[in-house]
Amino acid sequence: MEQNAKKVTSPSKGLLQSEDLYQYILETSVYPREPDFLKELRHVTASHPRARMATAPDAGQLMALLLKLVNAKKTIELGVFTGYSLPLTALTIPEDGKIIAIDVNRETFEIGLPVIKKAGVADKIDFIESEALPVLDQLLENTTMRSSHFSFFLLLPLRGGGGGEGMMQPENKGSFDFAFINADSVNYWNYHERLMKLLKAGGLVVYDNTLWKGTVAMPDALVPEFWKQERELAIELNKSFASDPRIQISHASLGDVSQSAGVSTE
Ligand SMILES: C[S@@+](CC[C@H](N)C(=O)[O-])C[C@H]1O[C@@H](n2cnc3c(N)ncnc32)[C@H](O)[C@@H]1O
Repeated sequence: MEQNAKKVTSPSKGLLQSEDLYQYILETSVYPREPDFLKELRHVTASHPRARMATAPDAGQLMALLLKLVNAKKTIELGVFTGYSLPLTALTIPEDGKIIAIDVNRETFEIGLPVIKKAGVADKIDFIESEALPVLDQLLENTTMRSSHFSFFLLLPLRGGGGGEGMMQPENKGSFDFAFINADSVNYWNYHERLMKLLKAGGLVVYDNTLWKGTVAMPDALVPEFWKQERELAIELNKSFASDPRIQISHASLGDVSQSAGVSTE
């Protein structure tokens, strides 16, 4: 059993009604198998004022399983923060695997960087300090500039692309096995459209925060004002995923109060 587990991961994060049940899952299935590097990163992140943004370890465990299931080798992550999901991905993909990791904030990435280096997975990571959307557009045009050598629900393009084939170079289009979308929710649909082109058929995308703190099912009057915009976006996004014929989806509630919607392709 992990000491101070309740201090590191607030049980109140979970959608599960019972905090004891959430702790049971963490202590029985998650912590015993969590790599030491990820435990260390969780502890390093715990003192950050925005520590709640970090991927919850039980969600990370599912992500690692999904990465293995699709034999992910080339992945992309939008929204790194201090990086729990990033070394998790790097430790899970094969030795010659690559992750393009994008975040507007290099400072938070650098908090977790020593752990990434210690884990010996820095070579698998291309960190790009940028807004995510222009980088996705550059990837589609094969003009991505890598800023440095560091250099993450589920969604599978059924036809391995979303049109516009004539405009794209072959290198990036249809080449990614896996994507983790954990950045600004206002752009999720924009990310989705680009990822439909960047992902291989059979690739998988995990979207975080699709239940937006559980507010998607709350009566409007009970939703705090500062969550309303994201709640509306999440509701629209979930409807759009549900009616998108290009993908197969699964909407999972785990870890964080707002875990992801899953989609998968043929
Ligand atoms: C929820 S955190 C990511 C958590 C991380 N995946 C983890 O495992 O701990 C969201 C991150 O997205 C970044 N972000 C927000 N808007 C962005 C954008 N437009 N483009 C790129 N990154 C963005 C923020 O700087 C923040 O670090």
